Amino acid sequence: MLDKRFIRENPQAVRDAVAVKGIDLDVDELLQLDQDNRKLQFEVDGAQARRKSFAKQFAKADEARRAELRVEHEAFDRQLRDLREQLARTGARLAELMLLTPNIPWSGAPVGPDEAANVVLRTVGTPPEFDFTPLDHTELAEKRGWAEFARARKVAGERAYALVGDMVMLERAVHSYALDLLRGREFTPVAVPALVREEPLIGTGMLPKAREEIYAIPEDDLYLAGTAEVALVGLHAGEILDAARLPIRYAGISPCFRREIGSASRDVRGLLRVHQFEKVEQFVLCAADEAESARWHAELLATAERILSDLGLCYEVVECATGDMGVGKFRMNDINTWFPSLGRFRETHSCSTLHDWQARRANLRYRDTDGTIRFAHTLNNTAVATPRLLAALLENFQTADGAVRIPEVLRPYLGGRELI
Ligand SMILES: Nc1ncnc2c1ncn2[C@@H]1O[C@H](COS(=O)(=O)NC(=O)[C@@H](N)CO)[C@@H](O)[C@H]1O
Repeated sequence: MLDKRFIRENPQAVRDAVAVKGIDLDVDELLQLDQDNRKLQFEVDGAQARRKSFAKQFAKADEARRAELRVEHEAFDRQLRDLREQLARTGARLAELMLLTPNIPWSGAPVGPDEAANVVLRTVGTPPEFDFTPLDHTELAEKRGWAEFARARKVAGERAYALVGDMVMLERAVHSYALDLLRGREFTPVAVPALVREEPLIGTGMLPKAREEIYAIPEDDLYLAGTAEVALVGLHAGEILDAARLPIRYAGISPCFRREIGSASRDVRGLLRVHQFEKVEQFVLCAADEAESARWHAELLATAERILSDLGLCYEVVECATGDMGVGKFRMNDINTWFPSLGRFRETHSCSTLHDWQARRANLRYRDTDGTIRFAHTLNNTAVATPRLLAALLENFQTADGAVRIPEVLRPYLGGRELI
């Protein structure tokens, strides 16, 4: 969410962001509502002040005058009640539109309606060559008994899967390796709730925009979060942190749940796009300073690249376009990993800078060293998300007889085994 004063002083910048991000928001309606709201607030305040003076007049008046004052008072009260009802309606509509205001994208973001306009910044590593016909991860997993698909669908419907045997151990190894790497970078592991209330979903911007993507449990007023990012922002919502605590760095772990309504027909087989998956999330909460955010963006991106390089996977880093980055982002870089079965790169990581857009929604502030209270900046990036990353490991490191070579960095987590 943007600052009202910023919108008043930079209406064209907000109109431009709405346009390049493809947001359905009428900035002029918002500005008009803001003006009406301020005028109504002024009138209510004035009326309340006059109402107070009534009591003094009434005390001094004789009986005849008091009768007149009572009549005036009732008419006046009705008018004040109407004003307050108008103010409540205008305020509610204004708050609704404020939640739709987009962060202003950074000047280096390619302008375009969706990921087709994304620009590849660099490619690292080379796709593996096979002297046999490689299997896709689904075939390999089924051949080795590493996953149940049909049986899992009996249990949980489409896109369901169960990991079996060594695939479970490989998933744990990938997560433990990522957590150890992040702990080495002073990120605190936090196992967060995936069952969340509506507030943190609004605070992170997941609501109101994409309600249809989120599993809801209405009888408990709870939702299943699609990423640990939701709870990590939610943990500090409403707080005023001390500047000395910043930057807060979390390695958030949680199951992630997504209805994938928007991608109903895509990746319906295998492990690439499922309703429930596991993720280790890099999260930073830092001072409201562009250079500080830029520094953390670079570090979160570098850590994800370090993980992929350590795993020996070939990947590309992408600058996301204005129409792909989403309403709350200032900047977003995706990292796409090579999938031999697809013969192309698929997203495995997404690194975002949001400045104070989330903190303003979550009312997450800090007391600066000069005593000023400011909204913090938040950033997030994937460290590892499985089973999509497992699929990449299976496909890229498979051998002719259907074994999989274990990247060196994972061997300590798998009893030293080099092959499964
Ligand atoms: N439906 C899904 N099934 C499997 N993996 C998924 C699914 N949705 C997302 N992921 C994985 O999770 C990663 C992060 O998802 S994201 O929506 O792009 N970004 C976030 O959630 C941010 N909080 C950064 O992690 C993706 O890059 C992808 O690797």
